[in-house]
Amino acid sequence: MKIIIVENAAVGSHKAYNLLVQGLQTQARVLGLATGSTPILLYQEMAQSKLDFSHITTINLDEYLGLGPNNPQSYHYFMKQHLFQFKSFSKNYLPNGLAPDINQELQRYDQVIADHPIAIQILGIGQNGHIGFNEPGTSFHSQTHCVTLSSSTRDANARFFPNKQAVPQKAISMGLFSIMQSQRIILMAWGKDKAEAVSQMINGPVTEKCPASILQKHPHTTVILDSAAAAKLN
Ligand SMILES: O=P(O)(O)OC[C@H]1O[C@](O)(CO)[C@@H](O)[C@@H]1O
Repeated sequence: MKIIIVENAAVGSHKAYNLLVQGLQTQARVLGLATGSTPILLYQEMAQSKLDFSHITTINLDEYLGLGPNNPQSYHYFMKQHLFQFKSFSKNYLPNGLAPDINQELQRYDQVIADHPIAIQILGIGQNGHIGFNEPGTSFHSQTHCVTLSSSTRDANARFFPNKQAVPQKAISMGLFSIMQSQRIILMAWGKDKAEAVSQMINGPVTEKCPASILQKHPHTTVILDSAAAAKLN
């Protein structure tokens, strides 16, 4: 893992943007995208750039079960709001939170990932060490799966909903095995609430108790932290 520590999220997001541009210049054609507050400044920079993404395919990590693209709390809506309304891509893939047959949807998404190997995967990290919606205890061998969200994740994400009760109980997430197949990973983390998870991810044992710890085994991962998120590193 390469670790980059910067003073704040704006500087860190700019570093991530530069890595992305470098990747695109070296023929990256498929981007894996994350949602949540962490990548917002990166997406802003992408949206305001002169970059042409019309030949780029994107594949998102996750979606709440039961929420469709027009629901303002869905991750599909989030992507439209922060990036897709500003930039056209060849194709944007997201899990369908309204799929009538969930098993079929999980298979469809695995096929999407198999057909479009991810060149650069953008990640945030949850306070409990989750990546995507892969909660502690998720198998390192997992592919796309249906997840029951932990109470702490629903607490953390309640800020985007009227209250915690409104946060869906379940989500569809790309699995840890699939994330690990990405050629290159850029994980960003901002703020003191991420410091413990970041420390476990980097210095802790590789264990399914901290899903992000599997990234210690990935050959091309860059972790970009602000000083608060890096505060518990030795
Ligand atoms: O960026 P945030 O909002 O802190 O969320 C952290 C992580 O949680 C998720 O939003 C899922 O809860 C991930 O997609 C994200 O990486």
